[in-house]
Amino acid sequence: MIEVQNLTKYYKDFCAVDNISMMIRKGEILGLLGPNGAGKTTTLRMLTGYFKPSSGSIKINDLQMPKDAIQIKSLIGYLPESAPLYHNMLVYDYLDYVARIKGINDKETRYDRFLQLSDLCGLSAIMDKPIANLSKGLKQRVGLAHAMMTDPKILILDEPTSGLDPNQIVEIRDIIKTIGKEKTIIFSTHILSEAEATCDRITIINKGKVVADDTTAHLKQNAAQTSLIKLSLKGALKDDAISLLKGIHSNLDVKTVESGEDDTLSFEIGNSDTSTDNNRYNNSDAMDLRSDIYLKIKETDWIIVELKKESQALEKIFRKLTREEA
Ligand SMILES: Nc1ncnc2c1ncn2[C@@H]1O[C@H](COP(=O)(O)OP(=O)(O)OP(=O)(O)O)[C@@H](O)[C@H]1O
Repeated sequence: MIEVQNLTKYYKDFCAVDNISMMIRKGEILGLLGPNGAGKTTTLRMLTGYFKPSSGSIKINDLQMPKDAIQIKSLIGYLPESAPLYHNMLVYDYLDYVARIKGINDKETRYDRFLQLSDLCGLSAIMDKPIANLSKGLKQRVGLAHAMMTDPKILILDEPTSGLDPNQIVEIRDIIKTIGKEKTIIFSTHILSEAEATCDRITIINKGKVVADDTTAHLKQNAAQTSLIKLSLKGALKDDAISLLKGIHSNLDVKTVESGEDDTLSFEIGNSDTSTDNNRYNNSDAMDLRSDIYLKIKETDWIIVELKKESQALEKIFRKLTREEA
């Protein structure tokens, strides 16, 4: 179990990670999802002990950073965003070198480990190839084998699929899923579908803060339940319509999406609740206000052309939680 509490990191006076708390259970695959610059790498580097937090605590099982940093580091395999490989070496020689510096001195033990890793990461056909000649996807697999060399209990992967083509992404994803059957994995990504396809749990961060944290299944379920009401009207003035709609409920967020030439106004009506708790999207179901809207509009001489409720996809929720002004 990994427990992170109120983790904060300042670079001089810039707060890159702001009071993050999260819990990762044994055997879970956690996706740390966020746009560029959200603070993912900084968070992962604090978890690996590479960066010292400005404040907050990291506990892994009964061990505490920084007191037990050496023991914690021995539990973790880390794949940084750009895997630091020696490009002039053959894959086998490189892995042999990594194994030696990790203290696997016995030749037979090293050989057995290479066989396991080669199998797991799909390296058998490239063991005798120079790393420089490998595609980015294959280099990433060698990086994964490096991170897995000592069979760590926890694997931390920083954007492992970044820059890969769709086939390579699927291959790395499959390897991560296989490894995830036995290990706890935390990996960062800025691609929602990536986290959705691989992770048991997703923590979304934006500007250094956690903006959502839940199981992937719950996030999807909540997104499906979160709805917008689409309304199109004829014969109304825009400002009058907005003020009437906002009068229905104090939390309503009314956006004009179209103002057609044929006198039709279209609106998207959601919930403007901007509370900053981790699951604020949970509150944003635009309730089913269709009858209230209908009854209010009935008091006017406007014509309802369309009034329907639409579920939002997880993608929309992610964009909402991580857009610039969020
Ligand atoms: N060494 C540093 N000194 C100063 N600022 C930094 C440093 N490293 C990162 N930052 C800033 O901290 C913020 C978070 O960066 P970080 O690399 O952790 O984000 P990220 O989510 O991993 O982004 P990316 O996906 O682009 O790698 C960014 O605004 C970045 O510019």
